Amino acid sequence: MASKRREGEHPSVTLFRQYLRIRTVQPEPDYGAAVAFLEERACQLGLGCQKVEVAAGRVVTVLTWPGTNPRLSSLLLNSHTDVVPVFKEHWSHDPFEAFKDADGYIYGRGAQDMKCVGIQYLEAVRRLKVEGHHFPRTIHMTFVPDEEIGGHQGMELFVKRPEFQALRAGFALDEGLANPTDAFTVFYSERSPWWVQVTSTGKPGHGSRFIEDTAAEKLAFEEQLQGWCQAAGEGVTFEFAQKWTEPRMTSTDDSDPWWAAFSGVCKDMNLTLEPEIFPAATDSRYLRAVGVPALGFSPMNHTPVLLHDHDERLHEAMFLRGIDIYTRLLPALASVPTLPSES
Ligand code: MET
Ligand SMILES: [Zn+2]
Ligand SMILES: [Zn+2]
Repeated sequence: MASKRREGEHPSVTLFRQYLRIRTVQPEPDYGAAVAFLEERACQLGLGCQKVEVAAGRVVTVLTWPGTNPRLSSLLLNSHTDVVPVFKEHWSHDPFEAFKDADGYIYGRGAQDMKCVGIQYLEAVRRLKVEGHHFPRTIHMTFVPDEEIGGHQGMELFVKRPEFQALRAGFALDEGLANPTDAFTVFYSERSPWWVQVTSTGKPGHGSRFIEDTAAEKLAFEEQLQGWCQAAGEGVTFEFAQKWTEPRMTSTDDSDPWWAAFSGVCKDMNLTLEPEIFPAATDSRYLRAVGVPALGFSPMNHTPVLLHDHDERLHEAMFLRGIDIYTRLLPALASVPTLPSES
């Protein structure tokens, strides 16, 4: 992956680094700057641009490339614009400078989670448009706020809006994780987050994480918490900061047309896929809960998992390879033939 380019930087990498410099960092993300950046991209690419303010200062930006057959459901490419906080003293470079070292590694908060993916979608669409392609299905790119704090003022509200219904999403791609091996991980479901805040008056309390996925186990766990709090005595309570109870699975069966399109491209490109359940939670859960099958996929192999970590970084060659992958995935997904439910 040595990439000391004499000929200068690839414009897609330059755009990625610009996006990394926008400080959409929790708890006070500069969403205004991100939305302005995306509006400019829509303008440059000749895409429709819709802004849906789902809560005060919380805008979902939707960039749209219309398909040739409006009767078909659309392909939704989702990414969140916010990033998690940093401990600057633990970084080798300023996390919002998008520093690129001599080997081609780009350092920045959001380099893996998930500003890379947002730009990869845009650049794949740009390439396909420039080449003069048209596909039957509409492609919508949604850029959502607040995923990192649970999506309550982001995707959770957006999926309930008429503007979301109007997108008529038939299938979605969202974030996944890097994979240090030769394989690419694809996520077809998630763990259900239950964040519990235990408050104990009189003694210091402590929160615990128990993340199991079966309804029976979750019920047993809630009873256990109640039991512990009661046993601890007067004035000990707990409340859920997150409590997800609607686990859904996206089909990874070869008979499913979306999976067949997705996995078929990976096969053609000789990419090994490892289907897994996401170890944390993403906005995919909201999409799946309203009936939109979603796969979590961030095209990074041979890359250590550095989301939320110090020195989060991505090699520019891997970033560019991701654009190649989406440039193959989008035509296949946006050309999935009419489904029985659509005829
Ligand atoms: C339950 S909200 C999840 C926020 C974030 N994606 C995380 O997994 O930490
Ligand atoms: Zn993320
Ligand atoms: Zn994250």
